[in-house]
Amino acid sequence: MLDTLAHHRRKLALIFTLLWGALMANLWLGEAKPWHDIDWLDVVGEGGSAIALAVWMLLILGSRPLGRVTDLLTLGLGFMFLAMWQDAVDEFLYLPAEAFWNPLLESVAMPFGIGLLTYGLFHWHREQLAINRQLRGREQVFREHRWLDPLTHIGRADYLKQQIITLSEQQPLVLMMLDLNGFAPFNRRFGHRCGDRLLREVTEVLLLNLRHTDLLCRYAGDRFAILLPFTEQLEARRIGEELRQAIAHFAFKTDDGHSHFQSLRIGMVYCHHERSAEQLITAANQALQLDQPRAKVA
Ligand SMILES: Nc1nc2c(ncn2[C@@H]2O[C@H](COP(=O)(O)OP(=O)(O)OP(=O)(O)O)[C@@H](O)[C@H]2O)c(=O)[nH]1
Repeated sequence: MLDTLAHHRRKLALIFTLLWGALMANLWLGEAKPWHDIDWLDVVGEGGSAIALAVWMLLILGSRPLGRVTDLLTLGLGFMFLAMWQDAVDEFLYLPAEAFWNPLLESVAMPFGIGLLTYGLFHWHREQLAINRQLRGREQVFREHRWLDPLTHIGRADYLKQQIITLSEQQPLVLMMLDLNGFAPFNRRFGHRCGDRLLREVTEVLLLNLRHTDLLCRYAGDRFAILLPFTEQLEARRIGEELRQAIAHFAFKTDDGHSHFQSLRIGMVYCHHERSAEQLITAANQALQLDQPRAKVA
């Protein structure tokens, strides 16, 4: 989180400079209120809201990439925070008429911040729609983060097992296993980090070539599994062949800038009710071993 916050230091610097400036000016010109004149309910309400706004701002900065939406959300929350903070501070001080920033921060910064935040949320909504479209193949996984493979951000093997049962009504249901050829030597030659990048990029290529209803999971290492609901044998073979071609034509760029081409082995099984998820996965893995070089349907 600290790394991510470092990327936003300019926005944070602006907000904290304004905050610091207002605080110093308050202390310089203001006169401390006697203890009994302080409205503690206001202090708790306004101070608590200011702290909550600052925490929201840091959470957004710590979790979002650089860009216009992040800028709008942060600055919106930042100005709202400043207004709320000033509200809380002036509970402790009598401020003279010359303290022009007091009404300015209280009455202008809040609506200005709300305006920026609203505009930012509108663009966030549009950005989210675009991301949803892009990630349709992973949609179900995104509702179940604990099943997510941290490297490729698709479902893991345990999620696959669960989904075989969940989707079992969507007959005919096909389970397809895919394995990259020569991944161990690739790792040895180009390094594990480059291997990780290859796995991530292969995931993207596979997702781009699947239908919205298909579910891609990372079964293990360089092995992927796909659940294809409402899919007949011919259709499954066609999709398998398209995936094989897509991976064969994907020019992965190694760290030294050279193109490296991959190939896949594919195995498929029909998910019949009478077989358990484990049995189906075993059968798909066996079909995969038989793939020399075309996909087999068991
Ligand atoms: N970079 C990287 N490598 C991984 C990861 N998980 C497993 N591996 C490696 O993947 C390799 C899988 O080995 P194999 O199953 O023999 O793969 P292969 O060389 O393609 O052999 P075949 O599958 O028989 O074609 C091993 O070297 C593992 O160390 C990972 O998350 N990242």
